[in-house]
Parts: sequence; structure tokens; C-alpha cells
Amino acid sequence: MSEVVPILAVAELSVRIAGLHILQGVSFTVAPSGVTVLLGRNGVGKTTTLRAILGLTPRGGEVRGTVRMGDRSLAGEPTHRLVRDGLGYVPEDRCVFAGLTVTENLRLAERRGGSPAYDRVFELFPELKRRGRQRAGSLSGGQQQMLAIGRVLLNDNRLLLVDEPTKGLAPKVVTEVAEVLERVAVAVPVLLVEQNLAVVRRLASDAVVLAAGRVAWSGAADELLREAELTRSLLGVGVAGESHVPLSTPAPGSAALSSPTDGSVPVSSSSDAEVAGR
Ligand SMILES: Nc1ncnc2c1ncn2[C@@H]1O[C@H](COP(=O)(O)OP(=O)(O)OP(=O)(O)O)[C@@H](O)[C@H]1O
Repeated sequence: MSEVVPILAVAELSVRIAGLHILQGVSFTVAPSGVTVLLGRNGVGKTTTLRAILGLTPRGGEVRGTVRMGDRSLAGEPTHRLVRDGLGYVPEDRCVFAGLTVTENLRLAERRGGSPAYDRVFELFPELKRRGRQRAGSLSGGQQQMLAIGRVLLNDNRLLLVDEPTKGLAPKVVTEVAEVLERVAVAVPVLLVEQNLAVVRRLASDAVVLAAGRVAWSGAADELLREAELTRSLLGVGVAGESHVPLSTPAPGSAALSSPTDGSVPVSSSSDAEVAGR
């Protein structure tokens, strides 16, 4: 059987910011299709990993290691070039332009665009078409998330990096976002940071778990989710038969200061399967 060539290969990635050694030799690959999920307790460095891949480490930060997309090294490449060449990014805080309309937000993001691209986005998100003249700042959190995802889909992507798209959203909207990502991932591989294990269960084929600045586990997502003890030890949560799946316990030794009750905790529900629409 021929070996699957990853779309992205991260090797020995180390990031130091403000004296903190946040990533300490992280290595993993992203499959050329489907969803690879990056997991870990709060503050272990999931966002830092995505941002390092994109060349968005803050000024003064130190990045070591290699990142390759296909046969190309991404190290030292400016972010705008990576994006132009097909690395799409949906950031955690969505970053829509609040004072601009939905249509203006989409226009700003478009590199190639054209009506087929808009048709594709509006087919996935009919609401964006209906709300074209509404200011993005007045959209609900779920609608802003749809705009953030729709915006990146206006362009041709080889890989999408999506950071906690369901954070802070109501269960029904979590389901809608999961459905959209499922459809998106048919065409484009996705590296997804996600805290909601019901969404992970629905979408992810592969999983990478970070702990204390390193990869603590990687493999098939269903294997991780099947092993309650493994999930508990890596993520601090139980899965099988449990009603909800918060991953909000800071990693031991992590520099995280984030609060488990800061509103960013993953959605809880009497049925996590229900939350993810399955
Ligand atoms: N610019 C920065 N300056 C100082 N510390 C930072 C900076 N960026 C990240 N950190 C610290 O690095 C650690 C990892 O942060 P990161 O946002 O990558 O974690 P995360 O796994 O995405 O967390 P969460 O699940 O809470 O979003 C945290 O302790 C954070 O406080």
C-alpha cells in the first residue's frame, strides 16, 4: 500500500515568547484530506502552533523547527504569501471588520473571487447573502463565525487552519458550524483546534494532543475518543457516557492563566452527540 503524503509536516517546532518556552519541539503531520484535530488543555499552545505555522508569532518571539506544506518549506515566508499560496486561516477571535458590512468583509478577503466563488460561499451560508448589507459588528457570534469561514472560502485553499470555531456558541449553532466544516473538509484538508469533543467525534479523522509544550499523543481520533482513560489522562475529561466534554483544565505546568469559566468553555449539553448533530 502506498504511503499517504501529508499536506503539512511540522517538525521540532519550538516557540519562545516573552521568556516562556511555549512549544518545545512539537512534531506532527496533517493528512492530505479530512480533518486533523489539535487538542489539549487550555494554554498548552494550540493557537501558538497555528500562528507559528502562519508566520504570525509576535515580534520578539523566537521560532525554531521546520514546517513544510507539500515539498515547500514555510519557514520565514511572510504570512500574506502563505495565504496567497493556499494556507487559509480562520482565527479564534474571528477578526471580522465590525464597522463594515458583510459584503464589504467578503470583498476585502477576496483574492481571486469572482461569482463562482461567491456562489459557493452563499450556497454554504445563505444567511450571508441575506445579510449582505448588515454591519458585521451587529451579527450574532454564530453569524460572525460563518462570515469568518465564508471569507476564507472565497479563495482557493490547499489547507485550512481553523481555531476553535465553536467557542462560545449555542448548541444549535455549534451543530451548524460542524455541518459546514464537514462539507468544507470534503474539498480541503483542515487542521482544526477544537475543544468540543462531540464536534471532534463528528469531524476528525486524526488527532494530535499537546501537553506541556510537546505532542503527548497522536493517532486516529476515534481511537483517542474510544479510550476513556486515555482521554481523561491527556485532556482531563471523560468521554464515554459523559454528558459534556469541557477541556478547560489548564495543563499542568502550563503558563495559562485562562479561566475555565470565562465564557470560552466548550458547549455542554445533556447529549454531546446531539450538540454535534448526530
Ligand atoms: N504573546 C504572548 N505573550 C505572552 N504569553 C503568550 C503569548 N501568546 C501566548 N502566550 C502564552 O502561551 C501559552 C499558550 O497559549 P495558546 O493561546 O497557544 O494556548 P491554547 O492551547 O490555544 O489555549 P486555549 O485553549 O486556552 O485557547 C499560554 O500560557 C499563553 O498565555
